[in-house]
Amino acid sequence: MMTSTLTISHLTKTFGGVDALSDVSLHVARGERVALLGHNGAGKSTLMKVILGLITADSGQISVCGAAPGDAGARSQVAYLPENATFHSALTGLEQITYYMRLRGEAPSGAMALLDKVGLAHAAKQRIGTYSKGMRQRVGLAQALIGHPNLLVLDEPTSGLDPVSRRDFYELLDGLAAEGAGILLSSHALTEVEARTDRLLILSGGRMVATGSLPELRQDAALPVTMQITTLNGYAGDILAALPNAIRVGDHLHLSCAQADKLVTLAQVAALKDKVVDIEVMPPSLEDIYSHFSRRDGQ
Ligand SMILES: Nc1ncnc2c1ncn2[C@@H]1O[C@H](COP(=O)(O)OP(=O)(O)OP(=O)(O)O)[C@@H](O)[C@H]1O
Repeated sequence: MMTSTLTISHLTKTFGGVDALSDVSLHVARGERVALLGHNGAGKSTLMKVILGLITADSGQISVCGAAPGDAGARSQVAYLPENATFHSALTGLEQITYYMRLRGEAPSGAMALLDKVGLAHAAKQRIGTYSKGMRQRVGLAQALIGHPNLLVLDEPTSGLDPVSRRDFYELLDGLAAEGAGILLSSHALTEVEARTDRLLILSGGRMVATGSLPELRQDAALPVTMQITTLNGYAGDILAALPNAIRVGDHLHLSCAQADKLVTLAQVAALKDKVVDIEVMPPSLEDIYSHFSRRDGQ
């Protein structure tokens, strides 16, 4: 059975008439990497603040590693990395982590090991002011890892990072998840979270409108499949006549159909094989799926 590091049931939070969170339920299991998606104002930050115990919900239940949010038991097991973590630029990475380990009552001798874990051992004695954005994110992650947290809450951890730094950052997260940490991260980078997390949660207008792996969301959304047909020169007109639902898009023809009709439609195109050079089946993109769910409530 999966052990839950975070369980939220029917959470509601209102700010002066604005429903920031409405009946939100979710869980994050041990070792699970979960992405929280949503437009600006969807409620992601509010949800994170409630998990961290910075604000209290109006109603609903929440268990953070078996404790109430904000309790000493929860605080000792949860780490938070804000979107733009800032540090004193004159401190070295080692001084920064040593200082925070002391504040947490941890032996500061472990600071170098933490910096090594996030790939910063080589720059440990350099001032943070000289670090790149990717290196600063790693300092933030090292700081978040003080005390071996069981749940990591990361607010857009890769925004502003270049593709290589992003990949490296996700590799670090993979290692932490493999050691058993549950990870909840917010992001606007759909392609990236599709590849690097186990499950997606989509918030829209304070409501949880979709949860699941990408294949599950794709199935739930039941969006049409598009076929891109490359025709033999001069035969596009014949094919348009044979397939009345096809449309011209650039040099190709596009034909959309329901998932359930995919094979029948493919057979119709295959029957025109003397006039077709190639056919490519394009499933709905993550952007299509995201838009489908996040606009559901008329947003
Ligand atoms: N302290 C507050 N007082 C009043 N309204 C608030 C407060 N905090 C959040 N809200 C409102 O609650 C809703 C959700 O905001 P929240 O910041 O959680 O969204 P978000 O998904 O984190 O957005 P973003 O991606 O822009 O960070 C918004 O309508 C916001 O205006």
